[in-house]
Amino acid sequence: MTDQTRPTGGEDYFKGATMLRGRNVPQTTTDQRLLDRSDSAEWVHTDPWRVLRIQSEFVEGFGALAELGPAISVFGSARTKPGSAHYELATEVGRLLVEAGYAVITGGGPGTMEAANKGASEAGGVSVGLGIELPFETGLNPYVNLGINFRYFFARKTMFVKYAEGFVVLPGGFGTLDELFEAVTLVQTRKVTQFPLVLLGSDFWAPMLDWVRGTLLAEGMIGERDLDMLQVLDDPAEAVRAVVGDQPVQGTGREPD
Ligand SMILES: C/C(=C\CNc1ncnc2c1ncn2[C@@H]1O[C@H](COP(=O)(O)O)[C@@H](O)[C@H]1O)CO
Repeated sequence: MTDQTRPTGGEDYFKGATMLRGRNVPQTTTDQRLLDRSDSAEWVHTDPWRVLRIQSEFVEGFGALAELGPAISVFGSARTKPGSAHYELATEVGRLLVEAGYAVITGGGPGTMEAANKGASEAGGVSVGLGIELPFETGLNPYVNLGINFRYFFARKTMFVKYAEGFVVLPGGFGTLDELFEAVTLVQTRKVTQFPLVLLGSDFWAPMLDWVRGTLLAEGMIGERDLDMLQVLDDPAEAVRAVVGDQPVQGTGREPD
């Protein structure tokens, strides 16, 4: 028997559910340590603390979006300029989605995200922006009327899929491709089912699809049926019909009066 396990004759010490005796009894209580300001604050940069922060992003995101109703996520370049053809296209998509009874979810940033939010908010709909902390100042675009800011990309990406019934993807760069191919992988592996993915802008997407067919399929990296996951369209009204189906839902995409 060691000092640590030998009965001491003293009171049992309870640290929460844990009972401690002998040398295991701490010098200070948990409350004392909690209230002590002389401690180093280094722990805020440790992984256990980050886990709680990550958890809080999911809690905040689920809490803010649980009652959103039917929604579609719209993706595309952060660099699209107002007045450009892609900007106008995204604005039209945002408007048509709201008219079909859907809320619009974007990354809340500039460019195509802003355009889709503009179309949605000007049509009186719910215009969601899931912003992301970046090393440079961005903030949420002015057309977002339900905004959430995330620290972690992966928590934010869960919201795009969990609260949408499909994606409309306009031309974009790495960020857009990342969002598109995450969804493609989730559909391919049947983590999500019944999830329409529409690529808007055939001139832009055709070379990528040629490569997908000519290289990925030809080399056996994907199956023939995987190609069916992606629908390429040019008309925004057709794109909206393709993601929402022919039946508009009843008004749930609109902001409450
Ligand atoms: C690059 C600039 C601003 C970046 N701000 C962003 N804010 C929110 N979301 C963003 C931002 N940049 C990328 N994203 C996400 O990726 C997609 C667009 O990326 P791409 O590389 O431009 O295609 C988009 O859907 C967002 O979710 C200022 O010019």
